[in-house]
Amino acid sequence: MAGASGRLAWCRCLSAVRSPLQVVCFPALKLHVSGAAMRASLKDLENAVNQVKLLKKDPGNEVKLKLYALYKQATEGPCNMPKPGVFDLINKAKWEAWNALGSLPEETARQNYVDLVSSLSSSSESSSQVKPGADKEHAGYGTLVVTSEDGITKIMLNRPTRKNAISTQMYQEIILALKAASQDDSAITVLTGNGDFYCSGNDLTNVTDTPLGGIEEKAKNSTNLLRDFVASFIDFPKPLIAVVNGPAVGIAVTLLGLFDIVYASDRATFHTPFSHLGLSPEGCSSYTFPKIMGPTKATEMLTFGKKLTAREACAQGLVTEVFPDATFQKEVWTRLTAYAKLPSNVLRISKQVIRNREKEKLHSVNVEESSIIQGRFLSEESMNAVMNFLSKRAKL
Ligand SMILES: CCCCCC/C=C/C(=O)SCCNC(=O)CCNC(=O)[C@H](O)C(C)(C)COP(=O)(O)OP(=O)(O)OC[C@H]1O[C@@H](n2cnc3c(N)ncnc32)[C@H](O)[C@@H]1OP(=O)(O)O
Repeated sequence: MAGASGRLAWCRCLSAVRSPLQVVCFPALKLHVSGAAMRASLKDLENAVNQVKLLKKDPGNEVKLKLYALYKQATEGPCNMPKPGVFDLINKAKWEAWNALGSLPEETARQNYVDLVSSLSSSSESSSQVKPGADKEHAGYGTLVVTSEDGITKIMLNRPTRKNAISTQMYQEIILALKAASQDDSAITVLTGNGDFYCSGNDLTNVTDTPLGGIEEKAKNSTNLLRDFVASFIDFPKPLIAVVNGPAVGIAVTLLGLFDIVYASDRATFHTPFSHLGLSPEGCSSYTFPKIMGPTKATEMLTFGKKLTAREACAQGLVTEVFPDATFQKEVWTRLTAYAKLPSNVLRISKQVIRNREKEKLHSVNVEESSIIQGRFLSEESMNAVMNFLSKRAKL
């Protein structure tokens, strides 16, 4: 375990790894630019900063660095900070982006920032336009596409360029989407992924969004979010079906124990690299997995991170049925459309007869697992693993 000074050093290090997108969203603008000749006004800059927060699509690291640099130049002038050390990868990249603007005038930087945000906003709007005929798409989600049709509410994870990693926003939106689906008139609800992955689990960059209270507060907030997120699966009252279109990692795998049916493409794989990340099992898997596959197989997966193919997962009872990838979508949706025509009240009642007996136990397991993982978030093992992932990913 890290000592107090080691812990402090890590806190400082992790707080520094905010995404440039967050960095450009300073709530208080410290502007000291004036003059009548400027084209973009201070108000334009402030509006653009707010617009960045509403972007539907992550613009990527390169653009975020550019935004960061232009913002700093527009509000503070040329780079005035000492160059960060060689191992301080994120701050070094930010410094380099700002420094590269040289003596670009503040008004020009401000105009460039506004223009860049405007081009990002229009491309994100055109890519998120509702397709003709998709009138049953539920609006208001930034990380999901939620549709209801033929008695099926489909919740599709929609961050394909991140392999559908679950960001903080996505956790919150899934909770909301499940709540809405539990009350709509669909007979069944499906969770699936957009793109080649089902889901790569917890977004490992979530940790960079450190609140003022520091890493301890972050761990507490994450634990509460995790507990509420898992609870919304335990409590879901209708048949819940996972359509696993590709590889699944971490929490996307553990949650499968709470689904009523799991259909998988033969391209899907299943693994939970918890020990590699210094983390402990969640999603009630410490209870559901031993029940589903027996304690020794569960240990191979949850403790040692053994990756299963779809057929192995099916043989162990985690997956209901495997389909060839080429016909996966067609076969699964044909089957589900037929199931959804069954009387919806009885589907709900049958689910509850099968599952309700276990509900109280599952909630207590969820609370216990969440409290254990809260300690793991703060462990040196876990922080090292996340930093390792972030520094490789930053490619800086
Ligand atoms: C509220 C808190 C709850 C916490 C719960 C506890 C934890 C639960 C877990 O889910 S633990 C599991 C976490 N997930 C991982 O460890 C997976 C990490 N990712 C990978 O190993 C790989 O990216 C991959 C195997 C999923 C895919 O590999 P590959 O096909 O080679 O693609 P890329 O690696 O190039 O990925 C493309 C792009 O996506 C980014 N990305 C993928 N997964 C994640 C992720 N989980 N978090 C953040 N970002 C992710 C990846 O970095 C690439 O980004 P880049 O293009 O480099 O910017």
